[in-house]
This record gives sequence, C-alpha cells and structure tokens, in this order.
Amino acid sequence: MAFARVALAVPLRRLFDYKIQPDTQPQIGCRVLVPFGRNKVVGIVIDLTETSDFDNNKIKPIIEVLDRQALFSAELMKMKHWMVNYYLCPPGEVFVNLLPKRLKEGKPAKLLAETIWQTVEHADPVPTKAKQQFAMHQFLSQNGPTSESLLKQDGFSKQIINFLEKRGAIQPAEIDYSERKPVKITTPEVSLTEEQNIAIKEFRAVQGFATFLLEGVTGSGKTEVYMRLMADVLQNGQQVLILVPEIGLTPQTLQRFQARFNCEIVALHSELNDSERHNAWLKSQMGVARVIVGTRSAVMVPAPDLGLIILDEEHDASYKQLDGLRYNARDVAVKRAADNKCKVILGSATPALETVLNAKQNKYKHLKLTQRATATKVPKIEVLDIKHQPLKAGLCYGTIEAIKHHLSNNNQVLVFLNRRGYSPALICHECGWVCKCERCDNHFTFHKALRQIVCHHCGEAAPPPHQCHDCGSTQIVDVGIGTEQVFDWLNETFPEANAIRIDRDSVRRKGELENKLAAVAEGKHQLLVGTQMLAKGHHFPNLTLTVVVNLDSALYSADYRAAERMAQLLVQVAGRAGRSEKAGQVILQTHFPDHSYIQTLITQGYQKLQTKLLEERKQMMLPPYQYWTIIRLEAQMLEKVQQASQQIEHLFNQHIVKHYTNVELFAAMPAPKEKRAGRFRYLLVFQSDKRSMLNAAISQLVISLEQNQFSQQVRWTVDIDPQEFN
Ligand SMILES: Nc1ncnc2c1ncn2[C@@H]1O[C@H](COP(=O)(O)OP(=O)(O)OP(=O)(O)O)[C@@H](O)[C@H]1O
Ligand SMILES: [Zn+2]
Repeated sequence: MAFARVALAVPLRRLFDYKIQPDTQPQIGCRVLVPFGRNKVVGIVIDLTETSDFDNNKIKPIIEVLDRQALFSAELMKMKHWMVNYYLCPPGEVFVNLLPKRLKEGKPAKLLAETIWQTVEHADPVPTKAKQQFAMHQFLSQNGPTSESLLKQDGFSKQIINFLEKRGAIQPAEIDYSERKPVKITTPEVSLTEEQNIAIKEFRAVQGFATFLLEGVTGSGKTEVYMRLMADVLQNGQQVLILVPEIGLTPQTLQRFQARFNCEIVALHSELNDSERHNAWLKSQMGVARVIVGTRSAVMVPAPDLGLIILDEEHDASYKQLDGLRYNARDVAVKRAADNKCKVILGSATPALETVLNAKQNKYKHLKLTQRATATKVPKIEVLDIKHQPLKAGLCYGTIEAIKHHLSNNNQVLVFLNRRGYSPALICHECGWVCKCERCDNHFTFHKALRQIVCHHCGEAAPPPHQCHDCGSTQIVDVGIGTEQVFDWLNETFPEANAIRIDRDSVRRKGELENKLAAVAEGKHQLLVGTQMLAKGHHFPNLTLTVVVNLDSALYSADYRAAERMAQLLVQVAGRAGRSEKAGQVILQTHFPDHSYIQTLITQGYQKLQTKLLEERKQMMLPPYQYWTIIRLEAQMLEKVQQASQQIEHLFNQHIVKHYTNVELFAAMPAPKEKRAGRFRYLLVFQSDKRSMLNAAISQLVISLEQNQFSQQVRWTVDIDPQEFN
C-alpha cells in the first residue's frame, strides 16, 4: 500500500492523504503522527490505498506509526463512519477528538501506574465511630481491591484513604490484568416482582440485536432488572456498557453495581482527570473492564467484547450534545448495538416521544413496569391554583401549611424550582426599565448573596445597578422568584429544618454536591431547595413531600418540546417523594390548573399525556413524525445573518429541492433567542418524513456551504435531529 487516508482533528469535512514509509505497516484504526502545515499532529488511519487524487509528489510521508494494533475494531470503525455521514461532521470530530488527551497527544496506548487499595488482614478493626472510614473499609472488604480513582468516584475522599492507611487498615495492592478472572456475582437480596420477572423473560427470549424500551414508573426497580440482565452477559464473558445522564449526581448507582458485580468496573465521565480517563478508556478498549459506566461520550468507547448496552433515563436531554459534534448518544447506542449484534435497553419512567413512537411501531420492544417494587404507591400530584393568592417567596398558603405538616412529622421536604438566583429580573419601579444583558437581549438574573446580576445565556456578570439607566430613579425592584429567594424565606421561616440549597450556584466545587447529598441522606437537613439537580435518581427514604413551585412557562413555550419536558420533569421530581414506607405527597402550584396538559397528566398519567402529545405532533406534522435538521447561522451583524439565510434559502430552492422532493424548508427565521453573547442568530429548519432523503439533501447543501464565501463572517452549524428549537 502506498498511501494512508487519515482523519485529523481539524474542522474540515475531509480526510488527508499521506505516504506510507517503507517497512512501516500502519493498520486501519491506528494512530499516526503526520505533518500538517508547520505542525506535527496525531491522526487516525481510515483507509489504505494504492492511489491518491492529489499530486503524488506533494504528498508528505507519515512521520511515525504510533500503534501496532488498531485502537478501534472493524465494527466500531463502521459505526464511526456512520456518525460522520449521518451527523455530517468533520471526520476528526468522531475519530480523533473523542480520544483521551494523552492518546490525542500521541503518547503510548499503555495503562498508567495507579494506586489500588485493599484491606489488611488481621488488622485492628476500624471503630464504627469513624463513620466514613468504617464505610470505606467495609466497602473494600466486600468488593476487594479497588483503584483509588474509583474509590473517589464512590464518594470516599483522599483524606479517608490516608486515615485508613495510617491506621494500617488498608494497603496498596497489585492487579494482574492479563489474567481474566470470572465475574463473581453477589446473590441479590430481593426476589423479583412479577412485572420484573415478565420483563426479564421477554428480554431473554430474544436473540441477537434488538432495542428494548423499559418503561417503568419511578421506583419500579428498573435498576434491578438491568442488573439481572447484566449478570447474564457478564457470566457469558462479555462486557456491559451502561450510560447514565450524570455520574457525579448519583454515586450510589456506581456503588450498587460494584456491590453486585465483583469485577473490573470503570466510570467514564467529564470529572475524571486526564490520567484517570486514559486508564478507564484503555481498560475498556483492552477488555479489562467488564462493566463500563459512563455519560454521553462513553457511548463510543471501544469495548471488544461488548454484549449489552443500557441507557438509563433515556429521555434525558444530556444525551444530546449541543455543540461541536451534535450527536444523540441514544441513537448512537441503538446503532452501535445493531452493528455489534447485541441488545440495547432504553430505560425511563418518562420515555421521550420519539422512543415511544418507535415502540408503538414495533421497532422497539416495549417492556413495562407499572408498579413500584416496594410496597409504596407513586404519589398523586395535587394541583394548587395560585391565581389571586398571596404568595410568600412564590409559595401559597396551602403549600406552606403542607410543608409545616411534613416537617412536624420529622420528614424531609423537597421544594423544586427550575430557576437559579434570587429573582429572574430587576426592573425600575418608576418607569419599568428592565435590566438586560445587551449582548443577549435577555433579563439579567439577580443573585443576591453574590451581589451580582448574571446573564444565564452568556454568563456576563456585573454588580447590580443602583439607578435606572433610563430615568435615573434609585427604586430598583426585583420581580419573580429563584431558588435563592425561596431558600432564604424557608430558612428564616423554618430555621429548625436546617434547609439546604442544591443548584449550580451552591455546588461549584468538586465533591461539594456529593457532600451535600450525603448530608441530606444522613438526615442533617429536613428542607431541600433546588433545581433539576434534585429531580432524578436520588433516593431519600425520609422525603415525603415534593413541592413544584412553578412550571407554567413550559405550557406556553415557543419550543414544541416544552410540554413533553415539563411532564417528564414533573413526574421525575414527584417520584422523589414517598419512596420508602411513608406515603408521599406532591404539590404542583400553577396559574393554569385547568390546562389540558396538566389535567391529562394528573388525572390519567404520563402515558395518556404521551398519547395526546403524539397526536398533536402528528396533526401539526412535527417530530417524531417528521425528521428535522436545523442549520443555525450566527454573525456579529444582523444583515450578515439575514443575507446568509436568504442565500441558503435560494441555494436550497434552486438547486437542491428538485432532487429531493420529500424535503422541505420548513422555516427560515430569527432564533427565538435571537441575540446571544453579542451575536445575531437565525435558524433554517428543514424537514422530511424520510430520514435518508433529508440526510442526502442536507449533505448536498453542506458541500455547497463549505465553498461559500459568506462562511468567513457567518458561522454556520448543522444540527441533525435537534432537541432544541432555538
Ligand atoms: N423486586 C424487588 N423487591 C423489593 N425491592 C425492590 C425490588 N426491586 C427493586 N427494589 C428496590 O426498590 C427501590 C427502587 O428500585 P430502583 O432504584 O431499581 O428503581 P428505578 O425504577 O430505577 O427507580 P427510579 O427511576 O425512580 O430511579 C430500590 O431501593 C430497590 O432496591
Ligand atoms: Zn448575555
């Protein structure tokens, strides 16, 4: 072979040819070091050819072949090609950018030395009084040698490790990864419910590739189902990949897997440092790790013996990447399972409409858990009409009384509000001037404790104004409610409840969230105020009341997905209440108690609302009945985006649409948030009921756009299957 075609981490939708040096044999899927401009860069060999379309004399040689063996299997290479073609992205995004940093820098694909801890036999017992040390020691004696990195992700700090070592209770261990030990599986404590049994049977009855939607109400024991199915695959000598929306939020999930499966487990997520990620990625790639728990991008981690993919909370918005490579990990997971001829489970209490439609059309097999696994029932949502009611920090009398009641019974209360800060706007009491971020044309949010106003779109922050910018009045007042305000009021009113606030402002430092959640679990706080962060995955046995302060804006949003999102969020937060013996209560405050979405959800449940929303989408010809692609335009000057939008419209109508009659330009318009961070934004929405047609048409369009002269001043991006209408 004379030439290698190489993917490089550059924003160009093409590959680059390099000469292969004599006596070197790069393989497809290997890293190579090549000259690019004045630099040397690391790329991945995509193809080997005898000929090149470029002037052969100008083609430079490969400097060095970095890997003897391919980093990616043939199946994974195939899937990556699919991603490049489907998401119409530069190949480097998929082939190079997803590598751990050290591999991207060309360092050897070898495991780095790491510290592994094990208990010391016959050591003095760790006193139970040293709670955390005791817990970690117990954890280690149950689970066997565990890497320091994983221990930290389980919520044990370096300090605890140091204490235990000083005490002589733990010591470093060595693990020989070349030896593949069979996975030891702890016998489960619970016996399955009938519904769990049926789901498992149906799953096992299918051979080869299949996609399953496991729709189970909150607390129905989906995780238990996952673990039983994982056991099958692990015993069979295969690897399992489990994707979750966030790992930091729920260290207990990781601990549950470790407690059940005694084998090498790795976690892959954004909070790892470079060497931790390097090792976790390589352990998966080498087949050392048998269970890989990860967030979005882990969907593409190499795993030679992959036997099952599980994607938990499949409706979660975090599976879709919103910049750079705009892929949806859920769709990639299904594709990957198909290529790999294995099964994939999408689990959720509130599945996304597109997944539900796939299940209705029998593309996915639908497994259902309609009851909680424990004796408790999913609490009913009570609607409180707050029209004309006096509110204290956004809370009405009925809500406050309920909070009092639950607190006096020594239970925990969760107050949920999807808005950070003290209040979402500052205005002038005299003339109505609104304090706005000029770069975004968006209200500044007032953060009282920080003494700042912050734009939640671009992050711009400033001290709050003393005077109105229009009339000079000093009467600046805040309007609307954020978590900080609710928290302040509750804290003053119920001081003995030791309220805690959990949102992105209050948990900034690493480990802070884990500590706060642990304190809640230990019962140190009776009142929790927070955002999305508190909505999912947590299991607080003493929590009996959930209050949803306000979700009204979702009922009248420009984004057609807002109602679906609202319902999902509501069901998830509601599901936090009454998870143990004690019955739960959920209060939803609203100005629109009779709104048909709310009524359907409350009286007939999420599934009925799903059906209703699906019917609406069908009538209005919206996704998931249509496929969408959005091309977003952005420029410093409004005229530039407008011109570009017209040009693209013209290009599409004149040259492209005739070949793809099923594809239409649905809208070309300013984005609902037209200005962001000083740039004007436009959207072009294309749609079709044929996915492949839409893809082919947009692919044509993208080729033309790449050659277009406006691309210097106007930034454009392609978003296939967008999740946000913005
Ligand atoms: N068959 C069973 N019998 C008794 N308890 C069970 C059973 N299955 C699961 N549980 C328990 O029920 C609780 C909820 O289970 P799990 O966390 O698996 O539910 P889930 O469906 O994943 O919940 P969510 O979606 O709300 O996070 C856990 O404490 C779990 O141990
Ligand atoms: Zn801004």
